[in-house]
Amino acid sequence: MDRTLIQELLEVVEQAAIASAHLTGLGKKDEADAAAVEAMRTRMGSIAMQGRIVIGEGERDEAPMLYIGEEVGSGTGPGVDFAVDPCEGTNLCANAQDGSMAVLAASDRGGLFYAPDFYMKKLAAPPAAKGKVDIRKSATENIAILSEVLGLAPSELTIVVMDRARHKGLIAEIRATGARVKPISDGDVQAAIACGFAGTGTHCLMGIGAAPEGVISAAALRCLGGHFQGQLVYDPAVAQTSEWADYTKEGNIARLNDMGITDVDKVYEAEELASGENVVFAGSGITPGLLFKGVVFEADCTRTSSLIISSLDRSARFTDTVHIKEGAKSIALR
Ligand SMILES: O=C(COP(=O)(O)O)[C@@H](O)[C@H](O)[C@H](O)[C@H](O)COP(=O)(O)O
Ligand SMILES: [Mn+2]
Ligand SMILES: [Mn+2]
Repeated sequence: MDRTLIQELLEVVEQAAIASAHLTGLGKKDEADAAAVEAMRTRMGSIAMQGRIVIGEGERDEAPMLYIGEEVGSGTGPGVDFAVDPCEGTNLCANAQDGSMAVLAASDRGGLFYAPDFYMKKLAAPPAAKGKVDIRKSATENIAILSEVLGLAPSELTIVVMDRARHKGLIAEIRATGARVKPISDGDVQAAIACGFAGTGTHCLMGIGAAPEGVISAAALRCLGGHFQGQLVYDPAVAQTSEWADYTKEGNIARLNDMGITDVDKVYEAEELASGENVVFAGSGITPGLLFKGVVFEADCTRTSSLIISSLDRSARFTDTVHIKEGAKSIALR
């Protein structure tokens, strides 16, 4: 992977965001997702690379495109592994709520953890807290550490937690410390990455989300020097999701073992979830969010707002692009 890929990946997420944005607020989450998937795959197809999807829209028999193992790109050039979420926050897009975005992480071959379609307990925090907070500690302990390293009273901290039944106890514990809780319905990738930047009003992500999204978050935070740890969740009693109504803890452990994951309680550091020498995160806003604006359609152009975080040159690039339409007569400066 080299830096020429950065521009290509920017265009990949821009195109996916535009495609999904056309379906914002229509209440059609699957169609919004499918539009982003197709646009992402099409743009990836014209990149000179031997791309491979390691985290995608599902297994080959479930997903028509961007399935796990699918080869993307021209077939010649550098080997690149991808974790993609063409429409992260499908509900948010369908309901025209803030925070949906087209995202991907890219790394050299073998550079991304092949996260199974499981849940993951996550802890994301700013660079100042890296290695000081720990997913093995309690929320109370981690909030005390955050308060210390950030120089903020607990009541000045905002902890993002997904608004799920499984987090009832966690939310109560956080509140008992005096820290503020920001429950979110969807979109823990945005919340995790927001911890990597000061001024976003987000100081920590705690709780359980999807493991594939955890790898994408880890890639971004690794490049930013932020803190990210993940630990797979396999007990239906912990995940408390209807999707696992017929699953058992023992059955899930066996599934993980079949995937070659024997230490099912392992705590993964960001550098293990995104271990490649070169790692890139790319995201483009579908609806407005903490990291960037959403897609804006104008008569003579379409505007996208994106972020590329790269270990290649240790940079975070915020890019607003004006996609000029044929015969444009009037384009506002911004
Ligand atoms: O909120 C999310 C939705 O992702 P997507 O399906 O691509 O729109 C993700 O950011 C979350 O990480 C994850 O999907 C969610 O935490 C899963 O939890 P649940 O909804 O309880 O199954
Ligand atoms: Mn997602
Ligand atoms: Mn998605």
